[in-house]
Amino acid sequence: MKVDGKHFRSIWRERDGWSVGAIDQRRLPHEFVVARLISCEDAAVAIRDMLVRGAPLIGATAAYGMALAMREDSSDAGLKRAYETLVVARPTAINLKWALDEMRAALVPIDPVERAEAAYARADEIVEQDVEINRGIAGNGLKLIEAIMAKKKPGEVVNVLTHCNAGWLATVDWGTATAPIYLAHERGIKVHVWVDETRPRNQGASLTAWELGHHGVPHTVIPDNTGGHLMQHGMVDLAIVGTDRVAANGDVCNKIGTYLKALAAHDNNVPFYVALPSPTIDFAVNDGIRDIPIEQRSGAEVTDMTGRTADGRLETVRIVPEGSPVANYAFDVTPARLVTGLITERGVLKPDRAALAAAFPERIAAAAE
Ligand SMILES: CSC[C@H]1O[C@H](OP(=O)(O)O)[C@H](O)[C@@H]1O
Repeated sequence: MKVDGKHFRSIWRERDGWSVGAIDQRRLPHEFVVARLISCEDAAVAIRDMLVRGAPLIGATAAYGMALAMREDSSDAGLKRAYETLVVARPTAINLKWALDEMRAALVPIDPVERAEAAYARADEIVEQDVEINRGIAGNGLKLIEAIMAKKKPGEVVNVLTHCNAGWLATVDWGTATAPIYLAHERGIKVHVWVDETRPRNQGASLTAWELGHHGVPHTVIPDNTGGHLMQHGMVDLAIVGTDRVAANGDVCNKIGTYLKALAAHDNNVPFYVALPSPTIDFAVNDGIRDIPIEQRSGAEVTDMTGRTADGRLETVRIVPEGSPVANYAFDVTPARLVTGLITERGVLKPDRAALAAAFPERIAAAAE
C-alpha cells in the first residue's frame, strides 16, 4: 500500500534478479529500514526474529528463501536442507509449511540445474497470488462494511476493531483484515479503525497504526483491554482480525488476545469476522484448540519495551522486576462458535468444515498428501 503517497510491498525481488528486499518490521514505526536477504539462512532468521511476520508474508519469505537456497546448492540434499531450515523458523502460521510444500513440489521433479530459475518463478507466483487473493478478500469484506454503512445516518462512520497486524505488512500487499478497510477507504466510505496495541510485540501500535496512518485511514490506538468497553457502548460496528491457521472445524488461531476480543464481541452481539487467504486453512487439524501448536517466544518481549526518547534516540527499558518469571504465548485459538464469518477470496463463509470444504476442495487434497 502507500507510504506517504509511494506504493510499497512488504517483500520483493531486487533488481539484481536474485536478492530479496524486505521492510525490517522490527524497526517500525520509528525507522523505515529495508533489509536485503542474500541466503536461505537470512530468510530463516528474518522469519524467526520477526524482521518479517504475518502468516502470508512468512510464506512468501520462505518461498524466496528456497530460491536463495537453490542458488547456493540445488542438489536434492540442498533442497532437503533448505526445507528443514526454513520450516522450523516459526511453528504456528501454516502458511510457512504451505509455501515450502508448494516450492518443494515444483522443484523435486526437475533437474537440479533448472531449480534456481524455477524456484524464483514459483516464489514470484506465490507473491503475486497473495496480492490477488487479498484483493478478493477486500471485495468480499467490503460488502460487510457497505451493509453496515447503509444503516448509518449521514456523516456517521463505520467503526472497525482489529487486533495485531493483519495489514499489508503481514502479507505482500493489501493485508487480510485491513484489505476491506483499505478498499472501503478508497471507495470513499467513512471507516475508522480501533487498533489494539497488541502486547507484547505491539504489532497494532507499531505496525497497523503506522500503515493506516501512512495510507490516510482514520484510526485510534487503544490498549488491548479497551475493546470490551467500546463494544458495550456501541462504539464497534464489527471486528475483523487476521489468522495464522484455521482448523477444519473453523477454529481460528491468531495473535494472543484474539480469543478474549471474540468473547467480548459475542457478549455484545458485535459481528466478529476473520479474514484469511485459503493457504491459511489447515484441513490436517480437526480441533484447533487441541492441535494447533502455540509458539512461545522469549520472555524479553514481555519484560522489555523499546521506544523513542524525547531527543529521538531508540532505547530499550525493562518494565518487569528482575527475577519475576514471564510467560509469552504468542497466539491463542478462538473457537468457531465465536466467529461470525470467514472472509476469504471466494466469499464470506460459515466457520465450519462443510463451508470450507465446499469453497476450497483443493485444500483438503493438500492436507491428505
Ligand atoms: C495476515 S496474518 C497476520 C497475523 O500474524 C500475526 O502474528 P505475528 O505478527 O506473530 O506473525 C498475527 O497473528 C496476525 O493476526
